[in-house]
Amino acid sequence: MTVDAGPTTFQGVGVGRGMVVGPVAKAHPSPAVPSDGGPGDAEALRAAFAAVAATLQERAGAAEGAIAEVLAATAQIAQDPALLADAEQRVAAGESPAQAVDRAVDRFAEMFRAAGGYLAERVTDLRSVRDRVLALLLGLPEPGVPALEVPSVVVAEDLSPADTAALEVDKVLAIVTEHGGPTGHTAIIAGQLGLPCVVRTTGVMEVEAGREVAVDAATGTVVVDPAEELRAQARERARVQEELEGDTAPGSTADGHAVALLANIGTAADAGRAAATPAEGVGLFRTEVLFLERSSAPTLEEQTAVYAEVLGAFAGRGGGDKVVVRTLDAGADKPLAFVTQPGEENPALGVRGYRLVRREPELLRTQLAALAQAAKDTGTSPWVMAPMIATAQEAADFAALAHEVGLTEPCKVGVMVEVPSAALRAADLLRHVDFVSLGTNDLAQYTMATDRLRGSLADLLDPWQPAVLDLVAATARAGAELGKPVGVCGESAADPLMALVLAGLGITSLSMSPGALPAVRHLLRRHDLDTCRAAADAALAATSASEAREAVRALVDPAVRDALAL
Ligand SMILES: C=C(OP(=O)(O)O)C(=O)O
Ligand SMILES: [Mg+2]
Repeated sequence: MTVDAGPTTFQGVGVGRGMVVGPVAKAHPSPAVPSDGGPGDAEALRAAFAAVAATLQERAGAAEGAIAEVLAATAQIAQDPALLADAEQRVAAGESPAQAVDRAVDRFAEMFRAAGGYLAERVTDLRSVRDRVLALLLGLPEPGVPALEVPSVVVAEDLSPADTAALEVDKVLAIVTEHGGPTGHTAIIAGQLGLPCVVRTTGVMEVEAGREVAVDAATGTVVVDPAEELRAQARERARVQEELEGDTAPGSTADGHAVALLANIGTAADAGRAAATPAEGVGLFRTEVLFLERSSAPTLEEQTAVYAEVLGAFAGRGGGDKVVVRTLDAGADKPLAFVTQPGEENPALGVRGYRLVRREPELLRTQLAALAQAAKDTGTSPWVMAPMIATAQEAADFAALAHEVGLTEPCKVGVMVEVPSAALRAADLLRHVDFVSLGTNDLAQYTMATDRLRGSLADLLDPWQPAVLDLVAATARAGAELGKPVGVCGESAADPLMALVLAGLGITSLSMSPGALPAVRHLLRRHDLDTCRAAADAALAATSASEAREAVRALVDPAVRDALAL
């Protein structure tokens, strides 16, 4: 927290670009375990777990899309026999049911955290199950967000997906949490709902319910009792956002140089929502979401059905029907129960992404066969790409396999460029495939030797780092030489200033979460290709990330900068 001469300001990590002003509604805090342990026996414990699972499942049934999925996943945790058995053993050993739940959840949370990545993000779900079970055992109100009387900014220590799903969405202006991460469930769901969100906002729980706050997701700030100037800024930002959302034209520079603007998706429900936006198609379908929280891979038939649903959402679509499907990217930050090698010392450098083909070749073959079948069933021609390609030989092998199972012209086969070796030798890779797509999240991680999950090193992970920009530029040059498309589907594509640089470097498509499209579309349209090239030159000439960003910012009309909060 910083307290200056003006109002109190809290700094967190912003998710999205929106800004709103409204009164705070605080979520009910988690129940504490009473010092005397509280009432109940093993039977009460079992009944509480069962009741929590049933309630969550019922809410999952009433919800849709990602919200339904996370509620169902939390319900599954409440039904986990290992968790219940651990708590029961503790009761048998003399602990009170409340203590037993608390300690069993602590033990599981520790294991999830040690596993890292996706499982670590599930710790919030575990805590949500504990809080609900505790509240039932202790006869307290259900923890979470209260009924909202007026449109409000929901402030919480951390919102579980179950809390988020129970929100009265039409009365929520923004979500602010003390904990959580920008890739956690709260952030993902806030994005899906188009709500401004700020996470990791240390100290924000000090703000009393009912106090007015201004929440700015673009800067990650929460200002208590904002002055009229800030309120006017929020009104203007809302007006601009509404205006931008009305623009459905395809992505292009002011002088008509086309840069396709595509959506990143993870589920069939996401595909349906993205198809309803002006996105010109899907630039990244992260298929691993389909493989998560399972003890074995989905069957060929299951996969075919999901891929057909995604492809069907865009089939024959006037606004663009391109769908780029990425094959399974398991390992490191995306561990899967049935493929992750326990005890791998450096998982980010280990058997992840395409490299799984060395150990489990059938996984990839089945996935590609399912996609080929889905393409046939829907009469569509998907693009398919492999993650974590490091050599030209891997690109050649992947293309051969995709062709073998029937993904041939007019389907396109490509690879991701997210390892420096692939960027440096992009031309070698491109000789074997139809296109490449830059994954700048991993490219920054591997170029800067910085774990992408380590928030404290965010400055090194910055895609504006000169070395990362050099590798993006080298890849774009290789694409231009060979006349093949080079897209960007990492988070950097969602940064409007970076979009100018990427267009100037010759990147042919930008893929991002649909909520980020309007600002990128607008800024591109306000600049001609020569200005984008000048932006690219200025960024490449800089010797630090901040210098590069500032150099590009200086090329943008100050009025546009202010309107978009750049
Ligand atoms: C798009 C990317 O893939 P993911 O974030 O899924 O690793 C990337 O690495 O930039
Ligand atoms: Mg990646």
